[in-house]
Amino acid sequence: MNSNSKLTFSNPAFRVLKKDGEPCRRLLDELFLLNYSARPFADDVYLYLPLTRRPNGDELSTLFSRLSHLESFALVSSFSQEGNESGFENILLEKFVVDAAFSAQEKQPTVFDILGYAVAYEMVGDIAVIDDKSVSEKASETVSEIAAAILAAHSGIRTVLLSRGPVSGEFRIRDLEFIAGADKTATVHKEYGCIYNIDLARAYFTPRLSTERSRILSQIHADDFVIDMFAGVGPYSVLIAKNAQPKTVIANDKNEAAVSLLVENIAQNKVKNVVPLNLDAVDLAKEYAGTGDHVIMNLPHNACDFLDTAVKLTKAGGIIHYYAMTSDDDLFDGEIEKIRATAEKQRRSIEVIEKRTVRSYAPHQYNICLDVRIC
Ligand SMILES: C[S@@+](CC[C@H](N)C(=O)[O-])C[C@H]1O[C@@H](n2cnc3c(N)ncnc32)[C@H](O)[C@@H]1O
Repeated sequence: MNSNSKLTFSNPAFRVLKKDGEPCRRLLDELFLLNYSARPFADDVYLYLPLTRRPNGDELSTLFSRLSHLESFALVSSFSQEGNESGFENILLEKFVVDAAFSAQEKQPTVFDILGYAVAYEMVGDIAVIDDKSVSEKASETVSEIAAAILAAHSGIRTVLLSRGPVSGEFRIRDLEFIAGADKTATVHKEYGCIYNIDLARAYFTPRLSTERSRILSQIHADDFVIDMFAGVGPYSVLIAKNAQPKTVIANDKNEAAVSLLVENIAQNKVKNVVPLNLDAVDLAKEYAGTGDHVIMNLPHNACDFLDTAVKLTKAGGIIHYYAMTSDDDLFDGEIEKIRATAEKQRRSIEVIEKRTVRSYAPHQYNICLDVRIC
């Protein structure tokens, strides 16, 4: 590269510490802000993710709220370079100008800024769901004050609900109480370029598994036959069908309401290779035994009850993605033994490909995933 040459980006870039690159990349992708025609680049400390355009107010507030735990991030408005020490042939960097408007004027207060303490809540589409544990710990503040802070901090949120306890029952649904804003439980949620109709009162959904869904997606090859035994409204199935060119995705759930949302989500994401089914998962083996290249078992509290069916569904060399809740005194081994014992009863063997802690669930309790090949 000619060291006198100069390249100026008219669009901004998002700057984060290198170690925080992946969650930022995913969020920018989810907001349709990532510029895939320009290459990300890095210096010794930071990663710079090129954007297609400057984020709007709602997007800025989403970035601030979802990334508030990071040590550092900024919108970089322009850059240039002398020389090519960074190794990016098409990019010349001279200096980085951090957009002051982003960091100073456009920063909306966070819920923490308003209340002075952290509150656990998740955002699904335009609904925020407060975790009731964080409310009981803060007796001095009322739930409606917390809701008002959430509405003030997130201009995209229209409804605040309180979740009374964790998801429960066969269909893993939350007991929800309306707190503020528009009284509704249905919303539209975007994740990795897919759009999902969600009804939190009728079917399970959490955005907290988005990274996990993308990890599974990365393992699916073209023409794979995928069986999503506990598909819910379809966040694994639709994502895979849209991005991996599988032969077929069998998307099954016993909850009729989940399947009717799944059918809507298949249609609105224009995926043609998903077969929605409303069966008890144990019945899947009647038709699909020995077909699965990938069998997804996202029913962490009792996936072990369905292992016999899952092994039957998996073709020789296929992979079961097995989710479970375990404690830190035995994160993986006990569950691996259950899978091994079930496989051996069917004269099959296993090879553990990956052991992974997906997220912390409660003190000393973890949601784990095992990717296990069934030979
Ligand atoms: C933890 S949720 C996961 C849903 C979805 N995979 C997701 O990530 O959003 C588990 C799902 O399994 C469904 N389910 C529970 N028991 C089932 C069974 N016996 N057969 C089929 N689906 C079942 C529930 O209705 C629920 O939607």
